[in-house]
Amino acid sequence: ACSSKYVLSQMHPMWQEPLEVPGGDHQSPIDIAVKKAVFDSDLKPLESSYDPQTCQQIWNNGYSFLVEYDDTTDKNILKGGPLQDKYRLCQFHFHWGESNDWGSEHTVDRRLFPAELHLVHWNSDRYTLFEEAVMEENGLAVIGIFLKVGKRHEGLQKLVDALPAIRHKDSVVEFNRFDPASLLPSNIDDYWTYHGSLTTPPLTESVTWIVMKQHIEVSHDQLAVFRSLLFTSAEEEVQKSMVNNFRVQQPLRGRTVRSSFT
Ligand SMILES: COc1cccc(CN2CCc3cc(OS(N)(=O)=O)c(OC)cc3C2)c1
Ligand SMILES: [Zn+2]
Repeated sequence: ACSSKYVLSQMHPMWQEPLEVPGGDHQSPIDIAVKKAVFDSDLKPLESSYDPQTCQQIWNNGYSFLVEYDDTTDKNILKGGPLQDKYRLCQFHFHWGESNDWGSEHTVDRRLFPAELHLVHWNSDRYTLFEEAVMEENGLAVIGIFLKVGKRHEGLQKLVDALPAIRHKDSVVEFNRFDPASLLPSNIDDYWTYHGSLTTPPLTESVTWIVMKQHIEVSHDQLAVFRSLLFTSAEEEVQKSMVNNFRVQQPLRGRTVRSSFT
């Protein structure tokens, strides 16, 4: 479901950041300047409905770890908010730092968070495959949720316990019955939204970003297990810790960030 070896060949921890993606003026991530965000009363509440039974595997793709869902039916749907169509969840993953001082891709008034969760969805009203949607302007919708270090996140622990089994790049383990809704903050009505791109290859400008205002809390120890993952495969002599797997921030290029709240 929405995974492709193609991307693996493109990516290793320090994949060469193209200086400019050709015609790339809608790149991500960005800083969200709260005062410059424009309240849009037409933005509806987000509606999500996920089926934990459709969780398939968790794997280390050499840049993050991905929890993948069966996206061959409309069982995991996101709609409403800024979206005109319905979007299917195909995977979620995280970005994090080597310390708790940084790690998120987006920032809020330049404030960095220790990690950021991305739930990647594609437009199943207009396209039949992720691979198609990934090339289209209205193809993808990614929910971004900031993580802060604090109390232990009970929902996350099942995922944390699976990580030692996928320490190396390309390792995959079966993973079922994981409810992505358990990772959502209690308030999903307050968010910022803007048009941007994937932050990993193919970097296509096909993403309606929906960045939640409310963060979730995970414990220091849970985040430490993320950092025990490796960028490198078992065969490589030098093992590299999977940390700082976030992209550098990109110019806004005149885009407006809208907010669903005042
Ligand atoms: C044509 O490129 C692809 C086609 C099918 C599947 C893929 C795999 N790819 C999709 C998008 C994506 C996006 C990712 O991050 S992000 N921040 O959402 O851009 C990501 O982070 C680890 C991994 C992947 C995996 C790429
Ligand atoms: Zn991401």
